[in-house]
Amino acid sequence: MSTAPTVESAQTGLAPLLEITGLSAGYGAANVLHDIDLSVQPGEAVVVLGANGAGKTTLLRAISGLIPHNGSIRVDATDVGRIRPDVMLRMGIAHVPQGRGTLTDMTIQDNLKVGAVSRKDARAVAQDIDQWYSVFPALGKRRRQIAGTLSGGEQQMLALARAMMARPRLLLCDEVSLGLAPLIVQGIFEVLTEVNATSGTALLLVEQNAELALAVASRVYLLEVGSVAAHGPSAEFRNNDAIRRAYLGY
Ligand SMILES: Nc1ncnc2c1ncn2[C@@H]1O[C@H](COP(=O)(O)OP(=O)(O)OP(=O)(O)O)[C@@H](O)[C@H]1O
Repeated sequence: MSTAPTVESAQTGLAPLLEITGLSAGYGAANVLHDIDLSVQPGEAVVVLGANGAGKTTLLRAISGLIPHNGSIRVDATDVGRIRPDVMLRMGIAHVPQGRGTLTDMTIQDNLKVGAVSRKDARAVAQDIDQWYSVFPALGKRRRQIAGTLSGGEQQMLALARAMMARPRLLLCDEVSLGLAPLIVQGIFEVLTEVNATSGTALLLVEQNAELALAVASRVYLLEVGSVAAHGPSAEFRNNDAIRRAYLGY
């Protein structure tokens, strides 16, 4: 296991919240990710861009323990080894998976309560639930409605609020914009920006909507066929003609 500091930690003096080195992962015999190095500092917002099938979802699934990996995943400088998603959540890392982040046969209210299951302070949990109802009034109006009967946008709001009920230090978000109307996507990204700025929750976003993601994130990793093809500050990516054409379309 390498103990060399990353470029980021050498610059800031902070230990990375999440540090991945030499990660490979896949499904059965099929290896999808190859030798990935990636880090997220406390409070940082980072985006992973890449074409369909590049391995972005697989990367988030490996980080949150949903699939096995080789290589090292360190949280607060400790190698987590093969870890279960619930343990990762207790370590402060919550995952909003692509398209299915709610418990579909439970009410909105119960989804939010389950999101806070590791927390002890019932009063603070109730306050957080009220706060998320004010962030997403569409949820507040339907708190007894079964999650599976919500619209796609409402389900995505609930998935995000449910993950945030654990008060994570790092939120892994898999394509929160997928299939949603532009106004709802914009609203969800405004909430993500707010969450990052005010609660200090770090973000690791996987996103097809590069324009929105680059507006939130300060750093970018570009995945190509399961490997990191480039990484660096968002501004550098915006100023790179080839990347802008491929991912921003202009
Ligand atoms: N459960 C699975 N079993 C086998 N192969 C899988 C499985 N899930 C994904 N794959 C394969 O792994 C590769 C990477 O998929 P992944 O979903 O991580 O890509 P992605 O970058 O998130 O793509 P997209 O942007 O289309 O969601 C693809 O070739 C995909 O077919």
